[in-house]
Amino acid sequence: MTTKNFTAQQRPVSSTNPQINAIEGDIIGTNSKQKVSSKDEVADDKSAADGQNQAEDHIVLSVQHVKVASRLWVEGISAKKGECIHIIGPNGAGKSTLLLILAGLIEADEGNVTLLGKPMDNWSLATLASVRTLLAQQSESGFHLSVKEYLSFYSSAQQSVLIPAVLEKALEVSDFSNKILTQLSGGERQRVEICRALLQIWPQLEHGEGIVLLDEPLQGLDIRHQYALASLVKFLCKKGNTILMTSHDIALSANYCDSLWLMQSGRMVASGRPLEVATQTNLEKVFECHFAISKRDNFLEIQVCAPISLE
Ligand SMILES: Nc1ncnc2c1ncn2[C@@H]1O[C@H](COP(=O)(O)OP(=O)(O)OP(=O)(O)O)[C@@H](O)[C@H]1O
Repeated sequence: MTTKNFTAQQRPVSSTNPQINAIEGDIIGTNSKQKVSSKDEVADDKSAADGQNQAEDHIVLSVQHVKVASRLWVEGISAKKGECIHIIGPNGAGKSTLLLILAGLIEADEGNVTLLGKPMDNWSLATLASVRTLLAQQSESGFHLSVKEYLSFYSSAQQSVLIPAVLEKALEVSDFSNKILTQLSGGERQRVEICRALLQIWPQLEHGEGIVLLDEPLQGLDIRHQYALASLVKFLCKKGNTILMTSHDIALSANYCDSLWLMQSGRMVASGRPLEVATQTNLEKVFECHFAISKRDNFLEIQVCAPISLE
């Protein structure tokens, strides 16, 4: 496993660290194996092949047979354009490692990673930074700058305002825009970092062509801002952007994503629609707790009813 080096030019990449509703009948995605085989049965080979090509066009990120020594072993999974994917799993499951692989910041020992159909190796970090953005864990910058000054580094000339209205609505960073970064609370700081990550590729996000990787963005946010962020992520995906985020809030994630990826010990245990992935069997096996899961209308209620016993 090798780690790509950063240079000053790659400033937008942190150095410290449904919709396009799956086109109806689409054959690619987290459940691709099952769906591909049903497509394969279509009598007309040509139209099946055409269908596959069309669906492949919509794959934004893909990992195949990827291995990172003692950290990650993923057989194959992909993210489609416009998909809102939440990745859950216990500490050390490999969620951050997978995001870093998808961001092109670490190279796998084996396997293939592609972004927009192009092998990750063929992307330079500078170009990557204009196509996809990453919020890493512990990605706080130590600059002695005000929030406004810091964010201004990430807004492009095409932007008429520093903070687009929808970002301000969800993240509410203007209230402390004159404060120095180091004077912010943990949650305020996290909101600024999320804003920074989204501003980095805002022109792409506005056109529904952005790719966003957020590692535990809910960390430190109060409950109102957690749900505001989850809504913002869904809103951006509805425009066609592809967003993957890791989370430890299983209930929120199950209700705010198109696709849930469940990881354990560096492996993908399950992936697909939240109802199929966030099952009692899956969650109890992976998290080693007892869960009570009920479904009301389209809402999944997930409660831990017997966490670790200390006796
Ligand atoms: N830089 C590193 N070098 C070697 N091993 C690492 C490194 N970073 C993480 N690991 C290991 O890789 C495994 C996966 O870590 P990772 O950070 O991807 O897990 P995670 O699912 O994001 O965990 P968490 O929920 O605690 O953030 C863990 O066993 C961890 O100890």
